[in-house]
Amino acid sequence: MGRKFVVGGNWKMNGDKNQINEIVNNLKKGPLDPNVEVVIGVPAIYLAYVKSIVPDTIGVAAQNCWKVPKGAFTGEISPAMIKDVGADWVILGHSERRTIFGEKDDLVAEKVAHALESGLKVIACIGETLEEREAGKTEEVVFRQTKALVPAIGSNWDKVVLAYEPVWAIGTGKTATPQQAQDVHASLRNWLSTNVSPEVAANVRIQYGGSVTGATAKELAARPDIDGFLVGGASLKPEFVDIVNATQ
Ligand SMILES: O=C[C@H](O)COP(=O)(O)O
Repeated sequence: MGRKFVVGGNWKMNGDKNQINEIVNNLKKGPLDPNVEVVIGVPAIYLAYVKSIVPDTIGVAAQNCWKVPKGAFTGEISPAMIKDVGADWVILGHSERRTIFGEKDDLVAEKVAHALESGLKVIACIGETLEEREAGKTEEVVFRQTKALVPAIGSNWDKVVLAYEPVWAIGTGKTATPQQAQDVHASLRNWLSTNVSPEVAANVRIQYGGSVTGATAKELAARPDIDGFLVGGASLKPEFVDIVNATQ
């Protein structure tokens, strides 16, 4: 059984109810490849609303969460709350959480562990900066970030999707070439085979994220170790349907 292609649409801090209605209507119109898993990452304030209007065939994800069920953590949301409004995914460790909000590997791992034990599925993000890539540290960085997640994930790899998002390609229009992305995905899968298990390596889905568009998706999707995408800007546009259908 192959790995089911999975495409995430991370809306980030964008949208209002009118735009959300347009995006969801576009998704309803599709047509979306039924063999592709689609998950949309929604601003927390709109999770319940989106869940009330989106077809059940489309997963709904929070874009972040805290690492305990409840308490004095002003402004945060918990996995329990995410589930309470019917969402069943959460995106964690996004590079914007890491670079803007200072989230380190250990905090990301604590969040992943609690999200999984709370019954959420997780899109866990990793990726190097341009400085790290230019210093030849891409593998060192993504292996370090992934290693931090291994104890947090435990035996729950079937509930995790990894998203390799080179920071230098996010929001820049500089998509990684298909070969650049494939090389890191293959290297990561090999690392997983050695450091977790061959079965996990074979089955875990690794998304590519970083300026994916309708024009670049097909060539990326054709690479053997690219199992989907985590899409930012283009997920707000009608071309997101073309990205979902990139394997057709
Ligand atoms: O989560 C999505 C990634 O940050 C990619 O964003 P982007 O497609 O706007 O480059």
